[in-house]
Amino acid sequence: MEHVCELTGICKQYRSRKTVHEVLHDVSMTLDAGEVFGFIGPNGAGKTTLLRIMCGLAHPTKGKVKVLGTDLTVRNAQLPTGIGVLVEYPSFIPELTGRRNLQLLASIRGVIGLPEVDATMELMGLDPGNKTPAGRYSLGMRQRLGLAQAIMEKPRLLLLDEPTNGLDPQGVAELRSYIRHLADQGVAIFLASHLLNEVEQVCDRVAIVKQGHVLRQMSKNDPVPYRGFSLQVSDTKDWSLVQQWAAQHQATLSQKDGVQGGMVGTAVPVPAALRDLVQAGVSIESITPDRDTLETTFLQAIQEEKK
Ligand SMILES: Nc1ncnc2c1ncn2[C@@H]1O[C@H](COP(=O)(O)OP(=O)(O)OP(=O)(O)O)[C@@H](O)[C@H]1O
Repeated sequence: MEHVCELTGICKQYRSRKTVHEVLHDVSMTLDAGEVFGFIGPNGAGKTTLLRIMCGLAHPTKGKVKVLGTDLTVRNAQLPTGIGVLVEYPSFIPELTGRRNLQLLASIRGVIGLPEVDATMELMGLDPGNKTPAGRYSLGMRQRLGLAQAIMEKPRLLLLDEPTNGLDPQGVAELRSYIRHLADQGVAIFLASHLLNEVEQVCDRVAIVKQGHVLRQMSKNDPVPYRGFSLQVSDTKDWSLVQQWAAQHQATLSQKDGVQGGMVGTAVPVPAALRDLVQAGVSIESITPDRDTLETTFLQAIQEEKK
């Protein structure tokens, strides 16, 4: 099956008279229908630049960009239809209402009319009857309008740059579930963000990027290494029972200051350890498997890069 998007060996340089600034270095990735791909990295990592390349707003210095069957790097390539884009700070004609702005944009391609515009605005939590000019919208409302613009023509490929910018917690949660809903309907979604939490919760695959280099690519289906668990017990008597268990199972303990608990380094899975400890009479307050989160992997990748 053909990928919705395929990037091969993308390099992007900006040249001034004296210097060459390499913003993206040898970036390769694929994106399939129904997949949410997170491109995550600190400020200035090159996320927006890659997103702009994927929708033909910028051209790579080297490499190949194939989007919805079209090679955007060949001369005079026509951008295929079916791409929705939310840029980082969407701007609109300030004197016109949100609805009128969307209506004008929709008239460019003519594939949808006012009913679809209104329905998309409502979906994004905006009132199509609101007469406020877009220039007076709050940051969050402008972001919702930007999202409505990106999805109103039902794209097959959706490119989102920092989509939760300015959204309140409810808006963030709604957007997250809407992104998953679109992916379930077969839309391929590229999400550029510096918010680890946002990416971790919604993405199927993630690339960590720093200064234009992809440091690591991960999938949520990758096996997660197990190192043990963090444990909190009720009192010192319980903790000495845990120490006995640890000695019998070659487990390592690192106790947290001021708490009856800490990290238990062991290969014994949580259910088996829990059974043993309860049988030994340990009163357990909480037990949590110690697994890598996107945050720990991200920080690790950035640290390794520094060495
Ligand atoms: N038109 C341009 N000319 C010169 N340099 C540019 C241009 N556009 C971007 N850059 C540089 O490319 C680098 C990457 O920028 P980019 O906006 O892609 O990063 P980003 O990861 O999206 O950052 P942020 O999270 O802050 O939005 C930055 O150092 C930026 O200054």
